[in-house]
Amino acid sequence: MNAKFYKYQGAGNDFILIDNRQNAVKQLDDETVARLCDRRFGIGADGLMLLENLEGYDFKMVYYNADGNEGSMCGNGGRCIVAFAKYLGVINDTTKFLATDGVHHAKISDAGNWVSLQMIDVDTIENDGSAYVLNTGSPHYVKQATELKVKDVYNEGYAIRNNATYKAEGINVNFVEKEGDGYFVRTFERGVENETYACGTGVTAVALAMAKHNQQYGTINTPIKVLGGDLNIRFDHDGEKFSNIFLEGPAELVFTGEIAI
Ligand SMILES: N[C@H](CCC[C@H](N)C(=O)O)C(=O)O
Repeated sequence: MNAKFYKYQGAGNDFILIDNRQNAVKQLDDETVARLCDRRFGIGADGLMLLENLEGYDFKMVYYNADGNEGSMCGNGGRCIVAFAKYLGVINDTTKFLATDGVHHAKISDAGNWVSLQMIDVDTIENDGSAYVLNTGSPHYVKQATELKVKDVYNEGYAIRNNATYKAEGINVNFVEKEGDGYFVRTFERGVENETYACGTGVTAVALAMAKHNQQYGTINTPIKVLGGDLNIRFDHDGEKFSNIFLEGPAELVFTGEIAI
């Protein structure tokens, strides 16, 4: 069949979106998703999402990583699908939708290109040596770094993602360095198996881990620079639990087209 697709990007994390409210796409196998996401043989993207109808919610987000595996939560993907839902007229400026990690609320600007997405609460941050490990909808490893601009993120990220601890399930590897009043972050993403330009659940994990590291409590606002732009994370930290976590940033429609799937 032929399907109309919409290509979105949020801070350079890019996605193929398909309106599946009529259930025209029944089952997507790994190979099809991987072919569509391939940057030479397909459209090119870090992931693919279906927007589907679901009773009690504005829509359901179904997310696949670029390698075709149905992934865990994707923060930038979540922001992009909210922009897509507004574009389709499914929502106005606020929404409640379901993703694999649970219910998400979001707000979108009138122009439809700035999205504030509530992320799941987090109450556990573990240590792996000097690194932090936590789940913000997807599993993340957060490690402080120096000279991050010139770091070999691919090889160092690959080695951590494929070590004995993480190889089976995989993990997203984030390197963070202090910059201005926030941080600079680079991420090696599981499922893309490469560095991406931004990772929403990743910068969220970094913001929480750094608040724990620096023993910051109360309402915290953390600006984070990534290769593809700027994101912002707001949350409350009471010393044990992180709640009211919002990931904020741009989400834009890049182009549309039709492709055989
Ligand atoms: N790019 C994503 C993360 C996708 C999750 C995926 N890489 C995995 O954990 O399998 C984000 O913005 O949060």
